[in-house]
Amino acid sequence: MDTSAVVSLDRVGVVYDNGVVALESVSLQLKRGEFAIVLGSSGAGKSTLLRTLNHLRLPTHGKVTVEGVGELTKPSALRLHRKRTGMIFQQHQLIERYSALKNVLMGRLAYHSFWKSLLPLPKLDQLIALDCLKRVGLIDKALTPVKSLSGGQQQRVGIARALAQKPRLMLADEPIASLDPTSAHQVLALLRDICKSEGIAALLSLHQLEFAKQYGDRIIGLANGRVIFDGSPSALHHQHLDEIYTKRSLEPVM
Ligand SMILES: Nc1ncnc2c1ncn2[C@@H]1O[C@H](COP(=O)(O)OP(=O)(O)OP(=O)(O)O)[C@@H](O)[C@H]1O
Repeated sequence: MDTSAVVSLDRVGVVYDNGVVALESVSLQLKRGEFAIVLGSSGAGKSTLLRTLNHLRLPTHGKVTVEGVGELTKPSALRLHRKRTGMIFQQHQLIERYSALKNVLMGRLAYHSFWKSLLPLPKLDQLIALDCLKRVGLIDKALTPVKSLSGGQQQRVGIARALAQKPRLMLADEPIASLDPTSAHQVLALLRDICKSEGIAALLSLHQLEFAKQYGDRIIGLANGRVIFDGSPSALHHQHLDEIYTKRSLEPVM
């Protein structure tokens, strides 16, 4: 494993119970401070790839190895890796009736035992959460219920929550899918700045090619569960895009 790699996939394959081959022999490493974007048509395997990186989906073949943790075989290794992995979702998955601050504090729960997490979290966690809200420009909304925030603000709370985990790896599955173009730019720019300044390795899935080229340091093109392009945005040409977006699904035809 490369010394700057945060996580490494070695010939990882995922076959779902229904026989669908979602990933086939994927090998790649994500490095500190790298902002990588995975592109692919619907069903190409983007979400499966993201979920395999923290074993929300177990690989059928191959292995996932994490810096300072090793191979994700033991439950203790997986717990540590998940604690250090921030996740951002398309629908942000916040608790809407809770304040922004309370949602961000959820990012600190993995640092406490189950029993301790039932009590108000220590002052240090509250300060970390407030600092994360400040980083995403929402300190003045700390006590506002999330349901009263705009879509872009809600996604920024989701970023603050992930950041509160003090992650080494950030995974974002279509984080701008439900945002207007202005909010989408703000969210991607913010996420990129934070990951770069903290040295966090990031992998995002996007459907918007232009955003991927503008913000990504690296593009990973998936088609039918295989990596068919892995390089800088400037090296991504029409023939790669044709291959990424025109490959047929491997799903069995009934
Ligand atoms: N839980 C599941 N059980 C069975 N098959 C699944 C499951 N989840 C995904 N698949 C299949 O695996 C393949 C890859 O799906 P995945 O969700 O990873 O693709 P994707 O690139 O993220 O698609 P989209 O852009 O539409 O979200 C698809 O053929 C999908 O139908």
